[in-house]
Amino acid sequence: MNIATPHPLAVAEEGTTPRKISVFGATGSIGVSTLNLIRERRSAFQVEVLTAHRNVDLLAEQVREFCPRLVVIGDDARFQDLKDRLDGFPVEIAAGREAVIAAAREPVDWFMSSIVGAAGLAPTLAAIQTGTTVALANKESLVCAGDIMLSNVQKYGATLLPVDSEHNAIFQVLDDTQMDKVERLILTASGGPFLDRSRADMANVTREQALAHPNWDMGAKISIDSATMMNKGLELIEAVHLFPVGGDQVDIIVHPQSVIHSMVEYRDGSVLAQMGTPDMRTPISYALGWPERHAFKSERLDFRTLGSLEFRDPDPVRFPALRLAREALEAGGSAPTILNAANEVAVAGFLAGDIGFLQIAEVVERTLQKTEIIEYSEIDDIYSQDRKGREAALQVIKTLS
Ligand SMILES: NC(=O)C1=CN([C@@H]2O[C@H](COP(=O)(O)OP(=O)(O)OC[C@H]3O[C@@H](n4cnc5c(N)ncnc54)[C@H](OP(=O)(O)O)[C@@H]3O)[C@@H](O)[C@H]2O)C=CC1
Ligand SMILES: CC(=O)[C@@H](O)[C@H](O)COP(=O)(O)O
Ligand SMILES: [Mn+2]
Repeated sequence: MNIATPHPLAVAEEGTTPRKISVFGATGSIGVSTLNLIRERRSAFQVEVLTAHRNVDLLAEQVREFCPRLVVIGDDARFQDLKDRLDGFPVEIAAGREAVIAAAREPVDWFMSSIVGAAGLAPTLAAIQTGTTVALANKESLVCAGDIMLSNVQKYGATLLPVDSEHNAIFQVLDDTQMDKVERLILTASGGPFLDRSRADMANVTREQALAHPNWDMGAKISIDSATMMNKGLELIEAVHLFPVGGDQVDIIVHPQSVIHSMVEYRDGSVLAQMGTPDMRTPISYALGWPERHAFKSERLDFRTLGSLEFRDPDPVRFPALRLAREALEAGGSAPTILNAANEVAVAGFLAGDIGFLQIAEVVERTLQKTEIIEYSEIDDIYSQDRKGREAALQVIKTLS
């Protein structure tokens, strides 16, 4: 692939060169929010690569607006459709999983990792290996292969910027020169749409009810993870990789308003929190501007009308996913990879109507019980553990339905 000169639309802000940017998972909730922010400061950025999996409609529209040099559709079957839609438009078009990974090796200044699920791992790792700055929304890659990703960040001199709202909050308030003074990190959890439902009720919730997050507008998979609270379990594992703390230093507290996005408690009792309205453009903007802080016209917190902020302990009986994630973290080795794989299969099964809501955690638990956990050192071990976890979870689902 040849490296093109800056697109005519990407005229630099006075005295600066546009930053070259790739957005992987451009058609998703995070991808669209990222492009919204880029649209606001269009001249500061030159979009190099956009990728999506199936949504050719939106991807083609994004290509026409942001004029990347390369566009990749993950699903090969949609290649011709994308080509037809972009007929005559000056952009290189590719398709398939390998093309997505190859595109992640294109040199850029800033890479948004916003593919959902373990499918984001190989492209994110490829981007890290170019030594670029990676804004990481794709938490599943850290859950599956956190050690390998972080050692690659060191080896290739890359920079990893947390985008997940809780980890971005901690990143904003954590003084890394004072790590020995940190008592604990406190991750806040909204509790999702079923915070006050009984377990009996939760057995019968519909797909639509589970997708209706009370505070955040997100993609389907993470919305279901929030409803089971597996999202907070994945975030616990994510935190242990991103910050130099053990799992026992990461506390989880339910905070239904999602106003405090997370906190750091220091040894002198001081607690530093990052707050804001629930809008992912705030953490994305922070990562996009880092190390500077750019202006972003978010809806502001109005403390006069906010009312009270509540905090509760998570309920381990109604939300067993949290326990499963903590156990997988403690078990170590490939346990988090198996947990993630089983969860992805179970969430897809629930969305397809094959299993009930409470069976999501059941599938994860049974898959972990029947799968051998290995110590790993190579990324290929992770890919094969991911496959094994998926196969085992599919088998478990067959026994349930
Ligand atoms: N949404 C949010 O507010 C937050 C999200 N995150 C994390 O960010 C990531 C993205 O979440 P979100 O934006 O909600 O997800 P969405 O489902 O909205 O978007 C996912 C994106 O990934 C693409 N994609 C899906 N499967 C594949 C695949 N197999 N190969 C390549 N691309 C694929 C989709 O393409 P297409 O649509 O074209 O099929 C889409 O562009 C997740 O890891 C999530 O946990 C973290 C914090 C908050
Ligand atoms: C916006 C974001 O970061 C999500 O991961 C969010 O945390 C989901 O809300 P829950 O707290 O309900 O999981
Ligand atoms: Mn989060």
